Amino acid sequence: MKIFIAGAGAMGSRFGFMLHQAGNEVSLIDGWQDHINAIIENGLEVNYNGQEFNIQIPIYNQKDLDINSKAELIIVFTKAMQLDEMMKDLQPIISKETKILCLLNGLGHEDVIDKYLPAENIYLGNTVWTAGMTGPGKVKLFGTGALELQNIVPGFEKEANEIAEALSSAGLNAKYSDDIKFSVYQKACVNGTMNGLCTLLDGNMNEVGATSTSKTMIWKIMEEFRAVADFENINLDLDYIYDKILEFNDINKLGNHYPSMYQDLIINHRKTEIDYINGAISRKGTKYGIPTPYCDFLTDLIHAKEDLLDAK
Ligand SMILES: NC(=O)C1=CN([C@@H]2O[C@H](COP(=O)(O)OP(=O)(O)OC[C@H]3O[C@@H](n4cnc5c(N)ncnc54)[C@H](OP(=O)(O)O)[C@@H]3O)[C@@H](O)[C@H]2O)C=CC1
Ligand SMILES: CC(C)(CO)C(=O)C(=O)O
Repeated sequence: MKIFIAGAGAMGSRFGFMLHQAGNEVSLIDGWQDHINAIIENGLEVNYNGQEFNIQIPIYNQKDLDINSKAELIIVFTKAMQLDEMMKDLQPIISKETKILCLLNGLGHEDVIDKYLPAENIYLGNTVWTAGMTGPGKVKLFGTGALELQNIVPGFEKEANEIAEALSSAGLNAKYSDDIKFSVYQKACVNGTMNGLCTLLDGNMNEVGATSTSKTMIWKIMEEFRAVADFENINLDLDYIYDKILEFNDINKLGNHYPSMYQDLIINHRKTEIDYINGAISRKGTKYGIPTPYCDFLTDLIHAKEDLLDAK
């Protein structure tokens, strides 16, 4: 399959690497020039579960998409605040047949993509794979993962299943979901607890999960997600989500992982996706008349930390 990965940071590089190794025709698209130069000059350097790989893979600057072909599938993996700009830049490679799979963390991305191509071409997903960058052109991938995806317009189940099969044959464990909006909310709820807390408390998932007050904080945040989701007829099962968080925090699972928000802000001094996670719950809460004090405070604290670190 001819696949473009739009947003070839940590996660985009993981998917690009695994799909390339499985024999797909994969190209990367990004806007970070040092990263693009490093991949053109040295290839994509991948530490995959401790083993070193170096692959030659085409990479294009999103501002210079002078490519004489259209994409069959574009997997978008930008940060949430970069999605709109990326969608604008992708226009030269989008045709009527192009399918877009969005795997970003956070809520409401389909509304952004919908401005640029018909809803029947859009597939929404979410993933528990992880990845980290160790420098321009260098990515570290460890652990296992999975993803779920679904067409957002009924009638495109066959196409959604085909995308899931292509991803699974690259070892990405993709499954068709009957209710992706529920899954996206559920994942946002996991991110809404661990990402902000690990970033502010400067710990990995296992360390923060082991603090004496983590359980109380996690439950307060989850309850706000549940109240807002209820209003949209999405019924989150907090016991299930809490069990998932405990499982992720296990040292043998994702316990050593520093969430993507930590990587952005603390390591790279980059702005975070807080406005699309806890911030989205605060905005929806205000709209629906539901108090969300924990999400409000967490969002404000992260923005304050962004200011202190002069995040860009
Ligand atoms: N990392 C993880 O483990 C997980 C991430 N996710 C989600 O996947 C999506 C993509 O995340 P992720 O792959 O982590 O994002 P990254 O930050 O690694 O990459 C996203 C984009 O940010 C820019 N960028 C990244 N690092 C730098 C840098 N040091 N200097 C300049 N620009 C940089 C690049 O685009 P540009 O130059 O155009 O700005 C890049 O395409 C997000 O929604 C995230 O929440 C989901 C599950 C796990
Ligand atoms: C690993 C996990 C689930 C932590 O919330 C994640 O999605 C992230 O790092 O953003």
